[in-house]
Amino acid sequence: PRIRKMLSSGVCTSTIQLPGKVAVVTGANTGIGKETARELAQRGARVYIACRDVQKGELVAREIQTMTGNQQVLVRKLDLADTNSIRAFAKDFLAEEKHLHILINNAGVMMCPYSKTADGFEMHIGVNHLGHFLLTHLLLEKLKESAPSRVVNVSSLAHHLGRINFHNLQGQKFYSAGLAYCHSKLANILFTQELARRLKGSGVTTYSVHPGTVKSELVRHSCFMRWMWRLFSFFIKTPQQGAQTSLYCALTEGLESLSGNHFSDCHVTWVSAQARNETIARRLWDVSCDLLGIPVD
Ligand SMILES: NC(=O)C1=CN([C@@H]2O[C@H](COP(=O)(O)OP(=O)(O)OC[C@H]3O[C@@H](n4cnc5c(N)ncnc54)[C@H](OP(=O)(O)O)[C@@H]3O)[C@@H](O)[C@H]2O)C=CC1
Ligand SMILES: CC1=C(/C=C/C(C)=C/C=C/C(C)=C/C=O)C(C)(C)CCC1
Repeated sequence: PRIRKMLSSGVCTSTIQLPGKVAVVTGANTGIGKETARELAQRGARVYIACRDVQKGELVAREIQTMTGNQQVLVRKLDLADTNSIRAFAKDFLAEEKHLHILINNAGVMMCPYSKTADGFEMHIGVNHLGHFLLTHLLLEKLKESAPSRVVNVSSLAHHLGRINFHNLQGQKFYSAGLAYCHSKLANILFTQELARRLKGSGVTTYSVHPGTVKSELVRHSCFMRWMWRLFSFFIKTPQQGAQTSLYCALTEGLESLSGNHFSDCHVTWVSAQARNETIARRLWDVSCDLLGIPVD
């Protein structure tokens, strides 16, 4: 029990309520995202469940509405493996909503076999990094207009094994499913830091998060990981526990001065040397803009 407690510590104790606030959570039809969306709805926010399978999303929205009594839980199609879908989501959202106060870039894939997104990006870097990079870019003006507002990027402890190799960003020369995931999670942290630098003074702040080791569908592509998760299930966080650090970063008052930092168990935590490299962060930003056809500023 003591080991279990240690591995599942970190609770968002903020009591803030969110009437009139608008939040978008990607990949909120299951796992950590679903629990994050549920808590935001519980506090009265209008919550957009942005997911690739609208049917799954609708079932979850009904469940959250019933549990929280908040009817303002909306489902919108967002496939992060397709930039047309990301642009369509953003276009409709911007037309529909006056504000965006909380963006949780939560969706993710782990250890999938080598495959490409609709735009030809390797799946991990394409969905986990480039998809969220484009989404954030498209929603940034709305976030600025709604300030104070926040962007939370769900990364991982796995970033420690990641490396940004600009000559093999798409796994074209060498591919390992496990490492591809780690690289994409490192990209999440570098993106957060560069975004924080660029948003200084705008009222929009951003944080990256390691949610802990959490029982979810993330391990679906790996027999070994599924087996590990089952074997050690007693030590693994529930999705509700896994959502705590995302919620902490989205809700805690007075966190603005820590914009750009990485959090685990609701505390600032250390990141790898490459994750602190400003030159790599800036270059990754420029390369990402280039790949996505966003003008580099
Ligand atoms: N679980 C863990 O131990 C850890 C998780 N994390 C991170 O937490 C985040 C949430 O993961 P978790 O809840 O555990 O995993 P789940 O697999 O349970 O949830 C992932 C979510 O991402 C969605 N998703 C995947 N691909 C796309 C896509 N192309 N477009 C839109 N949505 C997509 C999934 O949708 P669908 O249901 O349709 O597949 C699902 O809703 C991830 O970023 C992950 O890297 C980090 C460290 C540890
Ligand atoms: C060693 C060990 C564990 C650690 C697993 C870790 C460290 C998993 C990390 C997963 C990540 C980072 C996934 C996604 O990003 C368990 C299973 C808790 C059980 C006890 C033995």
